[in-house]
Amino acid sequence: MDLFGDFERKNILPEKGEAYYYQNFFSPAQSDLYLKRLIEEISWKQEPIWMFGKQVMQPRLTAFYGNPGVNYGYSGIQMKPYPWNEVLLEIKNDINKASQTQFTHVLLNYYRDGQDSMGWHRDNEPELGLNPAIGSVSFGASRIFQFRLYHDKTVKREVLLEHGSFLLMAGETQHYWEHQIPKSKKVYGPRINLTFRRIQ
Ligand SMILES: O=C(O)CCC(=O)C(=O)O
Ligand SMILES: [Fe+2]
Repeated sequence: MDLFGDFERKNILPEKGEAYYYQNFFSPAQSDLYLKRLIEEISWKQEPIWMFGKQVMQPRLTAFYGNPGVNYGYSGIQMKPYPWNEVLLEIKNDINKASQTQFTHVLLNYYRDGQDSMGWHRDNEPELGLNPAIGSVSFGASRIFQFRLYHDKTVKREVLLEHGSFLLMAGETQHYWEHQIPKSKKVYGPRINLTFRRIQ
């Protein structure tokens, strides 16, 4: 896979998985436009999920888009995808090329400020198959993305996900590593993240 050309390809994870970070995958000007369009052109909602037998609101807005026909579920909710729109198809095109994967769906997260977050989890739903590639694009405020080993939670790695960046997770990552976006008192601006997935 050499489509990244001059990007330096270094695995953030020391073992049991792969995570490659590409800063400035999209130019700053292009990223500013995408941020604005995504805020306006996506059907954002705050959805409840089930946690420890209780229904709680997710601490962020979400949306789910992709090919018709399959639904996707996590944390006790089922989601039916909205059909691809123009802005998402543009981004998907670039991400497919770069990761040499035909992604079928995208899950979007809108962190309104530093108080919005996503807790520790693995993207290991059976519909994703074994060792899925997950392509994660970020626009807006930079946020820290943390990894920890599932079987030894003291082993951690982190990366700052910046405006216009692309993080590709692959190999056994979703089996052995959890990830999260912690809350931050130092972040005021909004951030949008898109995780492209292949659902069979
Ligand atoms: O916002 C992020 O960078 C992480 C999103 C994520 O982990 C997910 O949607 O599964
Ligand atoms: Fe995730």
